[in-house]
Amino acid sequence: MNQDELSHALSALPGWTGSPSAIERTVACESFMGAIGLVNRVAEAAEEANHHPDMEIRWREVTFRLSTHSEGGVVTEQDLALARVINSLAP
Ligand SMILES: C[C@H](O)[C@H](O)[C@H]1CNC2=NC(N)=NC(=O)C2=N1
Repeated sequence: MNQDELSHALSALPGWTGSPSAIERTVACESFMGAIGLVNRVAEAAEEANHHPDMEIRWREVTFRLSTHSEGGVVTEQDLALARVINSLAP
């Protein structure tokens, strides 16, 4: 996916930024346990999709980073699809 295609996709993904190599979003949750709950919901969805984000937890904030490793670390439709799911699960 080139930059133009990515920019178009990101315009429909509130909160997400990135480049053709990876996209990311940081979600601020109400509490640390709220962040853990979000991570668990995303983990379930990732298992379901067999596509897994990097997840970094910093107190109440969780940063999700998506890239398709099997394609050499580029953003694919699988990443965009999971980003949409994460947006549906985020508070
Ligand atoms: C064998 C297994 O299906 C693959 O390794 C899946 C697992 N989850 C994955 N997640 C991500 N982000 N990229 C992949 O290429 C990927 N591949």
